[in-house]
Amino acid sequence: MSEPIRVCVTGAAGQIAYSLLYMIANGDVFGREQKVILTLLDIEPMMGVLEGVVMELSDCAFTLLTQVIPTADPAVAFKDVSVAFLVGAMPRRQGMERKDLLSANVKIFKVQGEALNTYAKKDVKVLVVGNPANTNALICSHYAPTIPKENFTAMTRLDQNRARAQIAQRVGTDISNVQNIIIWGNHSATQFPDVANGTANGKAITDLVDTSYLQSEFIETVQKRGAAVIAARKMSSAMSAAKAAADHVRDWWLGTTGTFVSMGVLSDGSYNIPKDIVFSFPVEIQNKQWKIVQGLNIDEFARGKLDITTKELLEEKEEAMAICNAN
Ligand SMILES: NC(=O)c1ccc[n+]([C@@H]2O[C@H](COP(=O)([O-])OP(=O)(O)OC[C@H]3O[C@@H](n4cnc5c(N)ncnc54)[C@H](O)[C@@H]3O)[C@@H](O)[C@H]2O)c1
Ligand SMILES: O=C(O)C[C@H](O)C(=O)O
Repeated sequence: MSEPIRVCVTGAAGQIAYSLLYMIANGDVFGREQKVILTLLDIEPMMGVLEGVVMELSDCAFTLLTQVIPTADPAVAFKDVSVAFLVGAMPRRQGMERKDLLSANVKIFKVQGEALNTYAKKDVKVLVVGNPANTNALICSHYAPTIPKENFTAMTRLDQNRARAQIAQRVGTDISNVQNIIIWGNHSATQFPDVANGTANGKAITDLVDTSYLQSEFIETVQKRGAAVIAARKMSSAMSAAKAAADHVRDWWLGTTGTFVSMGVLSDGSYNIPKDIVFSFPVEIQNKQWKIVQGLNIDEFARGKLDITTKELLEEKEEAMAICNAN
């Protein structure tokens, strides 16, 4: 059993955190041999609710959970953390796009970037879940100049999981038999869920499923799944978002084995995506370092989709920087 690591979850009194904290404390993210100290950040008015979450964590009697520190102070929450799940942000309501949250949420990520820069370990791994996740991750990293840019990522794993589940149902196979579907771009309705390199039961998905479905209904279902959940639940996805956050950080911490996963990462210009936007790419991970999978074929259909989501991310970046510079 190794020394405990400090792990911060923001928005810890909210609905995603309620599922996510269980998975972290249960060993589903860092493995069954890794003890954790959880620092739980939320805003001052939520401290009473957070106290209830702390009671429940205690009552779960997790053997890997060494200590729980609830706080409304980022300096306490981020002190010496190895991993930060940045969940705390306003969720969208029915009829909104995620980018409509920019003005409300981006300032949170500016402040938290500055706090991570001052208090966290320099090799801290940051996952931004709060929407609009890609642009919030970009802003967070911008305000944390002493932490390497590659340590800031945005969550598109929920989109990958959704895409995988849709294809498994369509083909009539188990999820575990579906691999290498890629989410390109923004965690938004412009994202491109791409099956060109994907397999189901070891065969190309493009040979098993008709192109007209793959190029229209499939893409739209994944792009609009978050809105469909909101329409049905009257609240945004939480259990599936927590599972995706756990999957994302588990793979970052423990590595991938021969398959791709999708993560929003700072573009290095791969696939002609402009540098300096946080864009979801297929990555492989070893020794806690992700690498963008290179050399995949991008046909004309795919290039058109990549251009649309790139344009949206460039617009979001401009708006976010304007908001931050005005404050
Ligand atoms: N990337 C994804 O795939 C994905 C998936 C689902 C939800 N989300 C986003 O995650 C975010 C959280 O969703 P939720 O359902 O848990 O919302 P929620 O409203 O249930 O919880 C959010 C929590 O964050 C807290 N909070 C607000 N400002 C904070 C701050 N400055 N510091 C710390 N905590 C703060 C709130 O008090 C609240 O407890 C939303 O922005 C939502 O849109 C992203
Ligand atoms: O759709 C939302 O607003 C929440 C989340 O981003 C999702 O994809 O479910």
